[in-house]
Amino acid sequence: MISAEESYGGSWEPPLVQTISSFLKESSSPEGSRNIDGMKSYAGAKELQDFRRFTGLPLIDISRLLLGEDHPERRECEREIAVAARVWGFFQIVNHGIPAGVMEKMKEEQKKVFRQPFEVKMAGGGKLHSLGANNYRWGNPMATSPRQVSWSEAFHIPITDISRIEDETLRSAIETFANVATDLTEKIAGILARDLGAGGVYFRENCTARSCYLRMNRYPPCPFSPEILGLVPHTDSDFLTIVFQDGVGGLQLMRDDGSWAGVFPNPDALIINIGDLLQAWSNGVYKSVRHRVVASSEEERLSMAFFYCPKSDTVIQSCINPSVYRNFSFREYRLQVQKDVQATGDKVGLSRFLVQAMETVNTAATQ
Ligand SMILES: O=C(O)CCC(=O)C(=O)O
Ligand SMILES: [Fe+2]
Repeated sequence: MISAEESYGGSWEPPLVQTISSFLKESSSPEGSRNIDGMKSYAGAKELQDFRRFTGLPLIDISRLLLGEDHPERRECEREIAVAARVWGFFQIVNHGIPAGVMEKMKEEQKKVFRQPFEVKMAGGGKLHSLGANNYRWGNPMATSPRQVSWSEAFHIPITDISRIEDETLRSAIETFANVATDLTEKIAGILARDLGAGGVYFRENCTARSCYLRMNRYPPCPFSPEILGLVPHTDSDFLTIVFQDGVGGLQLMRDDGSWAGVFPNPDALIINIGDLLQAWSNGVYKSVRHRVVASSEEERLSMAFFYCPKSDTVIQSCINPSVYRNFSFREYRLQVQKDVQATGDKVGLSRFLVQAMETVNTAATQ
């Protein structure tokens, strides 16, 4: 863990303080008071102040998956995974088989990427320059209120592009990690598919390391925490996500009753969560759960998310009939999300693809 003095305020820092301050200044005008209102109701939320209250999220030892196919302990492990995906949409795994050295190397490289000067990161320069400027995000460029600002910066890395990265050490660290992460997610997707009576062939055919994405996240210490979030609530637009977090904590998921609960920061564990595509493919059996990050006011936090995605033209069709979602391609889903984010500031997501919603629109159109 790095102290606030060491990690905050260097030439690498995006101007988050200035962004929030300008919102606060605006709030003295009638126009701005509308913005700050959202923040007040937010600050009062009990579960935000209590963000270190952790859930009893399942912690699953997956070394049991190495046992013979019919071994009762292996069966039990597969059952635990399927139950967690149904009930929580989130779980943690230990003894996952990704060598500690691979994770360490990634952490080191991630730190170097973020410690580049802010101007270099903005211009798409430096270590990831071959990926272009669009892959770097800080705050939320579309925010119209402080509530929508994510107190973080991130690099979004399509694995298909990593061969272009010139920095040999960084490229090879990402390559190694992407390969082991793809194998792991493929294995979990197969278990979840079999639990629904389907095979894992669909995933093996449509998802490869090259169709996946990696996101490196950095959350600087936040003087406005917990009112300003590290990452605003969202679901992931993929089949499965692997999150690797350091020991700081702050990731929270939304429970059925609308309350937020924290995921215990266990650096030996990997977090697995279900994404929108798997919710659609499983006809809603597995849940893509909203999550967010509360930034620490004292410590920098680093995390990495690996998104298990199919090729763009893959059709997402439920393996259970009748399906509550219409068929759609991954490309179509992403375009719709982009459109909705631009128009409304929110991704809307799977509810756009509900058959029932379509029928309502069609009925209205013919009336
Ligand atoms: O930083 C985390 O723990 C979560 C990151 C996340 O949800 C994302 O990148 O989509
Ligand atoms: Fe996420």
